[in-house]
Parts: sequence; C-alpha cells; structure tokens
Amino acid sequence: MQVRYATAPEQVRGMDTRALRDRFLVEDLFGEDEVRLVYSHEDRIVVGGAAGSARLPNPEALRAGFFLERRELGVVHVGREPGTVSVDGAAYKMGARECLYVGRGAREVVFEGGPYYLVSTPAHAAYPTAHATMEDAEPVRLGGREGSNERTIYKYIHAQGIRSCQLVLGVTVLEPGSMWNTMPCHTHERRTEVYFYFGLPEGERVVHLMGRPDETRNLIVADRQAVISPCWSVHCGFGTRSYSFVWAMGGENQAYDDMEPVAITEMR
Ligand SMILES: O=C[C@H](O)[C@@H](O)CC(=O)C(=O)O
Ligand SMILES: [Zn+2]
Repeated sequence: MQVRYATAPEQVRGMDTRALRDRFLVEDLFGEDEVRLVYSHEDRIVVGGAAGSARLPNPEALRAGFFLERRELGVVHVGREPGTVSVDGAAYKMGARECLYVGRGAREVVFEGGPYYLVSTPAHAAYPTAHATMEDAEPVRLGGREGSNERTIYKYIHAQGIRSCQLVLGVTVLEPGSMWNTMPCHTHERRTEVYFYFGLPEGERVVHLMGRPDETRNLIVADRQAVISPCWSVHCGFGTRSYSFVWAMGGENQAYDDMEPVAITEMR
C-alpha cells in the first residue's frame, strides 16, 4: 500500500506537473488477481482497485488485526460483466456500476471479476453490509445540454441511503455529448473527496481542475484514474468524450449539501 501525506494549499504554488500528479493523481490501481491500495492522510481515506480473483489484504501500515477492524468500505463495480464480492462467506452479485457497502468488523472480503473500485474511511461503529443497484440509488438528473453537462447522480452511501459512519459515495453518469462535471463547482471544508473516472474510451482524457478556486491547476486524467481533492480544493472537469465517475467523501460530516459553491467568474 502506497502512503501519501496531506498537503497545504500553499504547497501547490511551487509544484510542477510531475509533483502535482504524484501528490493528487492515482494512476495504476488495477493489476491482475490483486488488490492495490493507496492510503491518503487527507481524512485517512484509502482508495484501491481489485481485479480478477483477489482478497482484501491487511497492510502493515494499518496496524490492525484485519483491514476492516476500524474501517468501513465502499465497493463499486467499474467494469461490464457481472461479478461477485463475498463478505465473510456471504456472496453479493455485482452488476456494472452497482455498489456494496461493507461495515466495520467484516474479516474477509473476496473479489471475483470486476474490476472494482474501493474506498475506505475510518469507522467507529458497525453498520450493516448492504448492496445497491442503480435503481436503489434514486437517480437525480442535473445539468442541461446548453451547459454540456447533462448527467445523472446516483447516491449510494449517504445519510438517506446506505448508512455508514463517515463514508459518502455515489456514481455520476454523463449523457453522450455532455462533457462537464460538477459545474458550477464547489469546495467542502469539512470533507475530503476523491473522484475516480471510468467509462472513458481509450485514447480520451478528462481535464480535471483542482486547487483553491482563485488559483487552479489542471491534471490530465485517463480512464480508471483517481484524483484526491483536499478540503480546500475544487474538483471538476471536462472530458474529450462523455464518461462516468465515482465520487466519495470522508470527514467531519455526511451533509452532501454542506458545500461552498464557487461561481466560474470567481475562478482563476
Ligand atoms: O460533493 C459532491 C461531489 O462533488 C459530486 O457529487 C458532484 C457530482 O457528482 C456532479 O456534480 O456531477
Ligand atoms: Zn464535492
């Protein structure tokens, strides 16, 4: 498991492209029959990728008896063919873009198929493991053609959906011909957020904007890559084709609407 320390906004000023990418972009999450993990000290969020037949490991850096001893986990199927995720022997069939929440205390998580994107946050209590389809997520349509941002937000793990300690997670799917996500954008001082882009055709890219609203930087992101957004950073972007992304947050509260909106006219 790779470990990344947290970043103060002033540090971004002096970073070149390589430094920005090393700090905020997560590039190689998927191997064959393995789970890869990146631990961020931003709200201690762990992101990962599982592909093929693999089991959730217990990295030494967690100093835990098992991975979910003090943590909870969100899993999203980011491939096409159905697969299975088993939690302590109970098998959950996972279709494309479906979600599984695994509560604190589960000892064995086994992945078959996928690929699956993983997000984990520290947990103080055990909430029940739960599976959700896209219909279960009560889709919300946002944006419009005139803004090239027609999209549907599927909220999976949140205060009114699958319950958790601090993890809030969903999937946003852009309509063909729509390019912009999260515009107008925002920050949320009480939470870190990670975007994981998927469903972007080969050879296409997402231009992801990050940084303080009046001091932005960009990251050129490929399919199946993630961007870590500290609480002070905007997180939005546009693709050269339409795409989907998993958004996941951890931190002080679970209030999805607790955000500071940023008008494009204020951005620099
Ligand atoms: O804090 C919330 C997150 O940034 C996302 O839910 C935004 C998003 O999916 C979108 O506007 O498309
Ligand atoms: Zn956000």
